[in-house]
Amino acid sequence: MIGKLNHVGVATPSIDESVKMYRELLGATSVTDKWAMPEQGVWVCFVNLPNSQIELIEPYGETSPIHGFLAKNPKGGQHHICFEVENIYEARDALVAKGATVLGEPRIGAHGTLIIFVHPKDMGGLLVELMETPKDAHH
Ligand SMILES: CC[C@@H](C(=O)O)C(=O)SCCNC(=O)CCNC(=O)[C@H](O)C(C)(C)COP(=O)(O)OP(=O)(O)OC[C@H]1O[C@@H](n2cnc3c(N)ncnc32)[C@H](O)[C@@H]1OP(=O)(O)O
Ligand SMILES: [Co+2]
Repeated sequence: MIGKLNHVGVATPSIDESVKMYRELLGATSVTDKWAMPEQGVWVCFVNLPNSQIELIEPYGETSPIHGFLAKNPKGGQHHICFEVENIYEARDALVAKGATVLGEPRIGAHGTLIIFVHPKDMGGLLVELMETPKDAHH
């Protein structure tokens, strides 16, 4: 089931401040604009790396799923890791059959494909996102 590492999700109280940090401290040169994903409750922006992406997420709205994380980690930090899968429904059903807690229904993520989340209690304390590989992805 598990495929390529797609991105590492990093929660931040300010995407603008984080982008400044990645540019100034680490010399990041390829950074997308930020945009809102109201249905996911986050603002999002990508720092592009040669082999992956850092996904910066900032809360959007009162019910953002990352408010709790930022309350515990006010400066932000590593929030989730995302692996690609071929078929999100097959992945979801396989996980549920093994007793894992899948959070919510598959929904469209920042790459335009379906995503799900596996609760950190089932993944050794790590929140795992699975996303369907974009059809135009180069391998
Ligand atoms: C940009 C769009 C999209 C993409 O395309 O890539 C995204 O990535 S969106 C990213 C944001 N969305 C989500 O995270 C959705 C799924 N997450 C959730 O449903 C919730 O965040 C959660 C995982 C259920 C946690 O909810 P919360 O209310 O914050 O916490 P609880 O009080 O229920 O915590 C239970 C337990 O889990 C620990 N926890 C919380 N967040 C994390 C985390 N990111 N990584 C590891 N552990 C986490 C929390 O500390 C609690 O632990 P205990 O106190 O030991 O019980
Ligand atoms: Co993500």
